[in-house]
Amino acid sequence: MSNSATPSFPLRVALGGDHAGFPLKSAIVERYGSLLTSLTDCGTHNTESCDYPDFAISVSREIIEGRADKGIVVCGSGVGVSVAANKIPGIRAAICHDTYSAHQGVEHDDMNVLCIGGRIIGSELAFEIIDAFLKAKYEPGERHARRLDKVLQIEAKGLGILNA
Ligand SMILES: O=C(CO)[C@H](O)[C@H](O)[C@H](O)COP(=O)(O)O
Repeated sequence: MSNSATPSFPLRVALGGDHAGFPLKSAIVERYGSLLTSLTDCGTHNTESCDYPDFAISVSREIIEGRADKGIVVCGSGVGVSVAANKIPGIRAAICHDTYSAHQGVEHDDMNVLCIGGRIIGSELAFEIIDAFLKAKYEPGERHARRLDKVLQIEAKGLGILNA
């Protein structure tokens, strides 16, 4: 889905979630479809039981392959999709059920995937959190760069980091 008018959030966003996230994901599509440069709905498309890692992968792929700037994934609690997405190199995902974490996670930690529990919060709070996530920009700074570099080293070395 894309928007020909000036978007409120000039971003390409990939969105996905499992059956437990489907109702909230549908509300997100409804609200943000016309507010973004583009919104790619990676599924699922109904409430039939399915597996959250599949959607963590689809959304992450959009970011890693350069088709999306940020991602949003929704499952029951947000835990499953955040665990799965964080296994993918280049993805920095976190569950945010408050607006402070949603913007600070981007500003300090360069979070690129927002995870939400569709069984935990309602759509109005989710929209405020998503707005905060979409508006936020990484704030380059020595301390953030130093910490992010350490995160990248964990990613690069895997278990080898324990012997570093
Ligand atoms: O919420 C989750 C746990 O963090 C999962 O991602 C799934 O959404 C949840 O486990 C689905 O539960 P169900 O009983 O299979 O509907």
